[in-house]
Amino acid sequence: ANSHRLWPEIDRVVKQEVSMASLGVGECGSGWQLFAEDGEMRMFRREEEMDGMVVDPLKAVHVVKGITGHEVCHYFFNPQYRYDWETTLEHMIVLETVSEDTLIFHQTHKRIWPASQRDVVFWSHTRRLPNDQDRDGPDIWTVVNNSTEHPDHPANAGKCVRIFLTVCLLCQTRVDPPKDGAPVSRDDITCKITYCSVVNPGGWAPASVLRAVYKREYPKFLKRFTAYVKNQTKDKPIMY
Ligand SMILES: CCCc1ccc(-c2ccc(S(=O)(=O)CCO)cc2)cc1[C@H]1C[C@H]1c1ccccn1
Repeated sequence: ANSHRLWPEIDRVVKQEVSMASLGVGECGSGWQLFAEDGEMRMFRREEEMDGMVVDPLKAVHVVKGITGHEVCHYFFNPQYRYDWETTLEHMIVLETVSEDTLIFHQTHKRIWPASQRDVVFWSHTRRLPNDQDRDGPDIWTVVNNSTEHPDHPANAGKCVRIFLTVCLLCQTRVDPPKDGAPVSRDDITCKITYCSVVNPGGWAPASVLRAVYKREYPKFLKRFTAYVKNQTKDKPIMY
C-alpha cells in the first residue's frame, strides 16, 4: 500500500537496489573479486570495512533452469517457507503486515562462535518490474530486504547484537518456446538470479571469522534456496 509510513523509503531503496543489482560485476567498477563458483553460480565480493568492521558487499549471479523469477521471489519473500531453506535462522516473526507485498520481520540467527548472536529487523518488499529490454518478455521480479527500526524490538536491548543489512534478489525469466509449437514446459524456462547483500555485523566480530562465515554460508544458502524452489515447483503449474 503506498499510503504506509515506509512507502517513500521502500520505493527509493527498491529503485536504487534494483539498478545496482542490474549492473554487471565488470560495470560497477573494479574491486569485485570472484570467491566462489559452482556450476552456473558465481559469487563476488568486495572487501570493505566500516569503523573497523567487515561489511563486504556480496553479489551472486546464478542461472537456474525450470523455474521463473516470480516463483523464486515467491519462496524467498513468503515467511511460511523460510525455515525450510534458511539454515542460519534460529527464530523469525512477522512484526507487521504492511500490505500483501510488504512485511516487517524480526529474525535471530544462530550464533557463530566466537562472535555473539545476531538479530535483525527489516522490511521486505516484493515487486514485479516492467521488462525494459524485451517488451513482450516475461517480467522481472524482485525482493528487497532493508533494515528498519521497530518499537517492539529496539536494537541491542536483549542478548543479540543487531545487524544492519540491505539485500536485493533480482530475477529475470527467459522462455525458449519449443520449435514444434508444443506448450511451454519447465524445460523451456530459465531464470537469471542476481543476489546482492551488504551485512553490517553491528558489533565487533573478528574479520577473519566473518569472512570465513560469509565464504561458507553464502554459496550454501543460494544453492540450497534455488534447489528448494526447483523441488517445490517441479510438479506445479508454471507461475509467470
Ligand atoms: C554475523 C552475521 C550473521 C548473519 C546474520 C544475518 C544474515 C542474513 C540475514 C538475512 C538474509 S536474507 O537474504 O534477507 C534472507 C532472509 O533471512 C541473509 C543473511 C547472515 C549472517 C551470516 C551468517 C551468515 C550468513 C550468510 C548467508 C546466509 C546466511 N547466513
